[in-house]
Amino acid sequence: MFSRLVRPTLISARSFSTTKQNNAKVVVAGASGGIGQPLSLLLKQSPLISELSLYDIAHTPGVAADLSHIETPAKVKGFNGPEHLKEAFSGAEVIIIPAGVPRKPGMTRDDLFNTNAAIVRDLVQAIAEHAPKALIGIITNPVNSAVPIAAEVLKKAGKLDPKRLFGVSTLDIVRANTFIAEAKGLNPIDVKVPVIGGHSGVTIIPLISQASPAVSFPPDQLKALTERIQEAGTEVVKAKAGAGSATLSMAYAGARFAVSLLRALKGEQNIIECAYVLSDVTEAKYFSTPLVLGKNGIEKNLGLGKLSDFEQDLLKAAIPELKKNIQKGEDFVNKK
Ligand SMILES: NC(=O)C1=CN([C@@H]2O[C@H](COP(=O)(O)OP(=O)(O)OC[C@H]3O[C@@H](n4cnc5c(N)ncnc54)[C@H](O)[C@@H]3O)[C@@H](O)[C@H]2O)C=CC1
Ligand SMILES: O=C([O-])CC(=O)C(=O)O
Repeated sequence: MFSRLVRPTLISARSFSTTKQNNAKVVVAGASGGIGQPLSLLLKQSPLISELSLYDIAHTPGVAADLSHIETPAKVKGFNGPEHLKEAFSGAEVIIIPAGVPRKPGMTRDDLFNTNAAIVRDLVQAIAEHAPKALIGIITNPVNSAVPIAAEVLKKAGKLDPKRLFGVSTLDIVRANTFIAEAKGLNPIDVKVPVIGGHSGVTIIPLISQASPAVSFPPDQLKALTERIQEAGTEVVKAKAGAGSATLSMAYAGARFAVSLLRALKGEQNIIECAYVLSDVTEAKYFSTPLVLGKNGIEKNLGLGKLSDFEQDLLKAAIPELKKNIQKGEDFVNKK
């Protein structure tokens, strides 16, 4: 089952026992941004976190001071600038990275590569040095290339553990659940739609044939829903009209993913999330599928499951684009 954020973080923060559960250090890298701030707010509510380390190159003292007044156990510390990376990252169990520039209307996620590739490279280099055992969740776009960049940096440092590196594609699942629930008049909390592949356009592959509860649509509606899920990021970029991309829904999705990692770390069973990881499930070296999470990150890759003919065609369209994005990320680190 896909885990939901609501119970562990939003409701129970003050009623949970604080003696055993709250012992994880979690870092948000890019904590002052449009995603970073609400993500940190949601994480501050989790009883699974004892220390919330907020790293950014700007405004972290203010964000940390503000969040530190919230009446939950997580101790908030703010770190501003690369000279504080060691202290910010050391001892972290989970590091979530939403650092980097967002899209404006007319841009693709790949257009962010030139700015964001170096940001991801440098942050992951610091993780390799100061927190090599951390579970890493990369939100920064283009995710399809950013995760290969991270893997190559970790590999060069001799610290790559493929079970601990994740591209956060949770927002695609959150959207699919919402849109399918709307279309069928269901409570979105009860809907679970796996979304596989990557995180941009045609590489986003919703598996509506595997939705729970089972749903079916006439072909034209299925196509329209699939395309809406694939283009949902652009829908938000257009609506924000130059003021950035999804931040609040991404913060929700990022917190859901981070809390799932933490629950699995604490030994909870059957925690399943889709994420973009090193994978041998398809021809693409990185691919998102449902993963069973455990104490060491990925415990088991659940693979593709049975795809409909329509979904097989989506997969065929995704692979060449994914391969190109992956190569671009690897080349950035290796061909200087
Ligand atoms: N994976 C996904 O589903 C999604 C990914 N994104 C991506 O998340 C990223 C962040 O988006 P927003 O929060 O809206 O952007 P933003 O511009 O509001 O915030 C980015 C933050 O990163 C910080 N930053 C820049 N360089 C840094 C560095 N070297 N170290 C630490 N922090 C650094 C900035 O100071 C800023 O506070 C973008 O690349 C965006 O495309 C956005 C939505 C969904
Ligand atoms: O569309 C964007 O640029 C941000 C993003 O990844 C999303 O909202 O899915």
